[in-house]
Amino acid sequence: MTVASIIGGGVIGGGWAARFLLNGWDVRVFDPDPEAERKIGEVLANARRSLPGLSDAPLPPEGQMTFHADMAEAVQGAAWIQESVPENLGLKHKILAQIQAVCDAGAVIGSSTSGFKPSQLQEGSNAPGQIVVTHPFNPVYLLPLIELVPSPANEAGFVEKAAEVLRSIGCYPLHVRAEIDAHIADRFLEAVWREALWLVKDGIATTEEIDNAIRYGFGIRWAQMGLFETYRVAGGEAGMKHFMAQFGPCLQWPWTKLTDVPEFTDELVDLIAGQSDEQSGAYSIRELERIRDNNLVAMMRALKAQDWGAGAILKGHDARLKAGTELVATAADLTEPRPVLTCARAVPLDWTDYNGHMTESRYLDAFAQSTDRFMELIGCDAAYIAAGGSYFTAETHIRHIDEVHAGARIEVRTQMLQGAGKKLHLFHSMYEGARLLATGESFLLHVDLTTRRSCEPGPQVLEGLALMRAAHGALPYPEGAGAAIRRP
Ligand SMILES: NC(=O)C1=CN([C@@H]2O[C@H](COP(=O)(O)OP(=O)(O)OC[C@H]3O[C@@H](n4cnc5c(N)ncnc54)[C@H](O)[C@@H]3O)[C@@H](O)[C@H]2O)C=CC1
Ligand SMILES: C[N+](C)(C)CC(=O)CC(=O)[O-]
Repeated sequence: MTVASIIGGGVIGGGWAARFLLNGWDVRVFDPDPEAERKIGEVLANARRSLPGLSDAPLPPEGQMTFHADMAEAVQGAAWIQESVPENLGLKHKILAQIQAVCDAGAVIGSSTSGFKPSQLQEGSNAPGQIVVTHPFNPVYLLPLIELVPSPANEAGFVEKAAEVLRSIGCYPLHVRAEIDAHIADRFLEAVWREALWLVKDGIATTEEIDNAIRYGFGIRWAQMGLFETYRVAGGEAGMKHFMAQFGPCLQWPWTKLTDVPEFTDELVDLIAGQSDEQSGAYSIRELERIRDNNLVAMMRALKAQDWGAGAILKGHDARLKAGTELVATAADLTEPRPVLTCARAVPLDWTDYNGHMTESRYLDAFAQSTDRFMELIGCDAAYIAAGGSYFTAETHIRHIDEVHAGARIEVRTQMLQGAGKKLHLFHSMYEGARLLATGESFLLHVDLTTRRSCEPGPQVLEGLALMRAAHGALPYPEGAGAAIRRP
C-alpha cells in the first residue's frame, strides 16, 4: 500500500489525510497537538459521509491511518509527504529540514502554503528539487483544485510525477508556471476579502448581506464558468472585445479600495465576528461543514451531468476508478451457474433522503442499471438497439429489506427466471457486502422499436438467452420471487 505522510493535521492537514485515506492510501500523521487525533477524526467523519457519495463509482478500500509521536516514523518510506503546519516561513523551514533529514530521496514533499513561493521554502535545502507547493482548497477532500507551483529547482519529470499522484486521488493539479506570492487563486480571494472588510468597516453592508451578494449571483456563475468565460457571455454577440470596451473604463472610476487594507483594530475584528455570530452562530462549525459539503456534492454532481467544470473532473475520476476495479460481469460469466454481477457502484449523497438513507426511487435506478447491463450481456447492446430491437419493462416489484447510506458500496446480482421468446423475467438482489438490502423483480418484453410492438428477439439475443438458460435453469427459485403485496 502506498503511504502518505501528513505533517500538521489541522484544518488542511486533516482534509489531505481524508483525501488520501479514502482513495486507498495508508496515512501516517505527525502533529504535536494532543487534540490532533480527535480533530482529524471529526474531519474524517465528514469526509466519509460526503466523498464516497460524490462519485458513481465505488472508491477503493480505505487505507489505514496511524498517528506518530516521532516524525521520522511518520515520514520514512512515504511516497508523498504533505506539510500543512501554520503559515510561518521560519517554522516551515525547520519542519522541511527535519523531513528531508529522514525521508526517502524519491518522495514528493508538497507544501500547503497559501502564500509562500516554492523557492522561499527551498532556501537552505540540500535537495530543493524535492519540495514543491501543492496548495489545496478547503475542504481538501472534496474540492479538486490543487495549485501545483514549482520553482526552477524542480525538474519537469518530478512535477509531472506529482501531478499524476494528485490526479489519481481525484484532484485537478493546476500547474502555476511562474512562482508568485499567493499563487493564482489566493490573489482573488485576498482582493475580494479586502473589499468585503471595507464594506463592513464603512457600514455599507453586513457580513450576511455580502455573502448574499455573492451566493445569489456571481458566486454561482463563477462556480461553473469562472471569470473570463462569464464576461465573454456578458459581452453579448459582440463578445469579449465589446465587454472590455464597455466596462474597462470603470476600472479607472473609484469603485474599489484597491490594495489598501483596513487596519485590524479590535473594533473591526469585534464588528465582523459579532455580525458573523448573528449570521451563522446557530450552527456549530461541524454542522456548517456538513451543510457546505452537502451543497458542494450536489453542485458538483449537477456539473457532472453537464460534463462541465469541476463536474468534468469528477467524471474523469469516476472513469479512472471504474477502470481500476472489476465492476461488472463479463460475457464469460454467462455460463456460470450463479446470479450475474450486473451493478457495482457507490450510493451518492443525492440518492439519500430526509430519512437519512437511500431513497426509494433510486432502488429502481440501480435495478434499471442492472437490467441494462443484463440486456447488454445477452447481446441486446447499443448496436442491437440501434438496429431496432430492444426490451420494454412491463412490470416491476421492489422489496426494501434493509437500509443503506450515502457512500456505501452496493452490488446487484441478477438471476434470469425466464428468458424465452419475447419474455424476459429477471430477479435482482442488491447487497452491501453480505447484507441483502433489496430485491427487484422485472418482467420485460422484447420489442421492435419501429412498430413499437412486441416480437421475437434476433438470433444474437436468442443465443445469449440460451446460454443464460443453461447457466441459470437449475438455480433454486429465489425467496420472494413472484410475490406481491397481499390484501391485509
Ligand atoms: N485554512 C485554510 O483555509 C487554508 C490553509 N492553507 C495552508 O495550510 C497550512 C495549514 O493551515 P491550517 O490547516 O489552516 O492551520 P491549522 O492551524 O488548522 O493547522 C496547523 C496544524 O499544524 C500543527 N503544527 C504546529 N506546529 C507543528 C509542528 N512543529 N509539526 C507538526 N505539526 C505542527 C498544529 O498543531 C495544527 O494542528 C498553512 O500553510 C495555510 O496557509 C491552505 C489552504 C487553505
Ligand atoms: C485564506 N486562505 C488564504 C488560507 C485561503 C486559502 O489558502 C485557500 C482556500 O481554501 O480558500
